[in-house]
Amino acid sequence: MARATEPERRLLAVYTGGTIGMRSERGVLIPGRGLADVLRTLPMFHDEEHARACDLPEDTLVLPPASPEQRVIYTVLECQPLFDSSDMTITEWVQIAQIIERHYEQYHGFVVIHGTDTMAFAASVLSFVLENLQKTVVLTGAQVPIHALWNDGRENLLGALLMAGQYVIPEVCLFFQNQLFRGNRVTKVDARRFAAFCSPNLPPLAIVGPDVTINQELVRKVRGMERLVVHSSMEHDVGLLRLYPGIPAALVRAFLQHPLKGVVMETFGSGNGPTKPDLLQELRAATERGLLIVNCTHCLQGAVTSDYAAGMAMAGAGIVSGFDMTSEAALAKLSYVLGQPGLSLEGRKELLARDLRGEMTLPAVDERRPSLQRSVLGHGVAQLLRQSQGADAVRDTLMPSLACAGARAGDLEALQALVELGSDLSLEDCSGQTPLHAAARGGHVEVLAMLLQRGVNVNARDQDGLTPLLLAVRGRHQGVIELLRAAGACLSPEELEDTGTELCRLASRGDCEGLRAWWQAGADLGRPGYDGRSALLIAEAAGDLEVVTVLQSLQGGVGAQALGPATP
Ligand SMILES: NC(=O)C[C@H](N)C(=O)O
Repeated sequence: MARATEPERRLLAVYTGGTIGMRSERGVLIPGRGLADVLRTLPMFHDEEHARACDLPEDTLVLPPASPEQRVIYTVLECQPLFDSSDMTITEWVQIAQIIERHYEQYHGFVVIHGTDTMAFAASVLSFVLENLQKTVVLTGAQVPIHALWNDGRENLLGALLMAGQYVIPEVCLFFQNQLFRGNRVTKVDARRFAAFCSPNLPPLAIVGPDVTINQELVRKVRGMERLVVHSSMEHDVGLLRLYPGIPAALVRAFLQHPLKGVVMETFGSGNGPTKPDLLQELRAATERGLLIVNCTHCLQGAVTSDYAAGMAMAGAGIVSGFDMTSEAALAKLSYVLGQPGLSLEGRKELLARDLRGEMTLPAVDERRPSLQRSVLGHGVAQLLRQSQGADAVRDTLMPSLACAGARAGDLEALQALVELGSDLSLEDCSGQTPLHAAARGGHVEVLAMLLQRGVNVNARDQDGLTPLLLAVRGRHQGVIELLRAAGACLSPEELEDTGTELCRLASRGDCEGLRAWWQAGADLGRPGYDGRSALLIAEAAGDLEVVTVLQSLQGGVGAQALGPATP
């Protein structure tokens, strides 16, 4: 974040409504006009003498000097109509972005004066609509009107004007109670107290006290000098569904209907949901017909992880992880991603899984396990693809193969590098295998969890019709099988067809591990081989007591089948 050096900093303050300017009418608060007139009468907001000496236009206000060498001059643009922010929608937020676009060259920074009730949604939407921001945009408002004797509006507005006036923070921010937050990280947590907002998963970008303390390393850097892009085509048909214990599948089905195109699903804890088959079936059916669902925790703090089978079941139903995004940010991101023209479903999922505006923290690559091959591959991949910039065809051809190579090597870092470069991790390489196949074959649980969280198809088939689950069974990768099953993976009918013979072969070799892997994957261990005999009969005939015991205990106990059907 750079301290602005211009002696005169011009700001546009867009006044959209909210409590800050409200007046009481018949005992209730309604939006009030003429905020600039109120500010003009308050010396902390307007230095009349300086304005007159400089012959500033009528509609222009000037703050008293915060430093001897700099003045912040601002114009209030009052919207028509003014809103209680409860009435605002994506349409109004896009209009605010368009106002900023129209005045972008004229002003050094922007303040948006907004109601607090939906300010977190507004800040999130604006952060996606405004791409390549090089100037500061700060939203603010109040819990108590500015003309009340004791209020928070004055401090908040003054702070917002000073932050936008004195610093170049190329982001959409929210200033409240002496803290400057990243806009798409906040949520409203108090309906009454002055400390109305918090940013649960990212510390404030700046704190204002006797001095201004700036969290330099958190502030986003301007990349290049690309022009501001305003993405006005946001999708409006997005929704928010909060799961609760015992939520009926029928209710979920009713919610997920047309015209909805994207849903933020608030789940329990670290992204877990009920694993009732009928509910999972509804979710899977919805994602299979192209509905985008993002998993966000309803906890205030923390992230969606791959720690629980109940969470992996969500991933297996095709739901994309929102990691530590707030629901507000996730809803705005969905609207943005769905509004992008010409993208495939997979392309949209990839965009969702990427950190686009600092809205989410992607899980860190495990640095505690250094491996020369890992870091070299990750580094090499990133370099190679960066060098081929512009040659899109080369990148598009290389990426799926590199992603599979990375997944096969268990190289999370390489995959992250590819994601950052825009790779779609669900694409097939030349042999028709997806990175999920490669990770399953290599037995890489971490990579597998990462891919599942990105919403890749858990039952993808390669050119030979093989699923990742079958490759994991062949490799006897227990952890991988477990994760895939929890995510809803099933062996295909073709894969199950010859299981009997394969089981007999394993029994005759005394391969208990192999038998266990098939059992874990949901196969019926009693299935007969080509000659009608089962694996157990073969083991008994061979007098292999160990295999007999294993088969009896696996077939007798609660089988892996209890997790779900063996066939899709
Ligand atoms: N404090 C506020 O601004 C609340 C008001 N209802 C609004 O959001 O417009």
